[in-house]
Amino acid sequence: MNDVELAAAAARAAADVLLPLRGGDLAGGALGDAGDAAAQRAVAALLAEHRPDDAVLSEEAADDPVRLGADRVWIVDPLDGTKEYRAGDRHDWAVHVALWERRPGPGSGSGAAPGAAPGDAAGDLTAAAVGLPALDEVLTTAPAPVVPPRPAGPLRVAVSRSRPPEVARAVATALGADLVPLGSAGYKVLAVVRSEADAYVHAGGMYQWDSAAPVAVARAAGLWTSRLDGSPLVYNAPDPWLPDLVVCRPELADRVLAAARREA
Ligand SMILES: Nc1ncnc2c1ncn2[C@@H]1O[C@H](COP(=O)(O)O)[C@@H](OP(=O)(O)O)[C@H]1O
Ligand SMILES: [Mg+2]
Repeated sequence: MNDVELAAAAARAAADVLLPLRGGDLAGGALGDAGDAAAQRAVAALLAEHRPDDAVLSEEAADDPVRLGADRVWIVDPLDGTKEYRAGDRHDWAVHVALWERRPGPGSGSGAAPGAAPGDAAGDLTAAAVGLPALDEVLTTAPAPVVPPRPAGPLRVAVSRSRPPEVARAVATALGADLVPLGSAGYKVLAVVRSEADAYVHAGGMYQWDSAAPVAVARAAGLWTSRLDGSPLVYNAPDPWLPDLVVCRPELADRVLAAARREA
């Protein structure tokens, strides 16, 4: 099994525990907690079995600083959109499994490039899968999804349904776009990949695991991905906090970033 196949297998293993749990007796917070824990166990077990030497950064596990010196780090959100998962009848929740790999530095077999701080763009995402269990789909970096053409009508900006940031409204206004409120960062990124939205704009808070796998899939599909100020998204940085994000059709990037800059 190569790395992308393993990521996809882990996303499917999480779906296999999350779907029956959701059809069972638990509800509300207890269902969310049980889903987070069961999906974490499913993903962690496959990674430990097939890649025992790799480091892992997961929303549902303690952050082990060993990852900062590791060459290969899996960045995992076993259940993104826990609120929507708990709701029982929504499909906007996801399983994120991404691999970050250190770039080989000149003259060293495995270390960071000279002068590069750990996590300082010393590597990048190289393989990923995002599962959408409620839709029975797993999207990966290889084969990469093909973004369908945009439907006729106004542009659509995906935004957090529970914490819509002001900047997303400003971008939508500047583009004459409709806002599409959805749960789960992964689902919203894939909404752009699947052409249910043309852009996703987030600010105000998020962690590396909320965006890593979906961003890798979006990049593989040819979409624009960056911070809100246009700078690159850096993964396996020491601080897991990575609070803002833009994913959009590449032809919209200049307009989205200009509108975001005016709002900043
Ligand atoms: N302001 C914020 N601070 C911290 N995390 C945030 C956040 N806004 C969104 N997130 C996280 O990003 C994911 C998507 O959020 P949203 O559905 O609002 O777009 C959720 O992940 P989890 O469901 O894995 O906790 C949520 O916790
Ligand atoms: Mg999340």
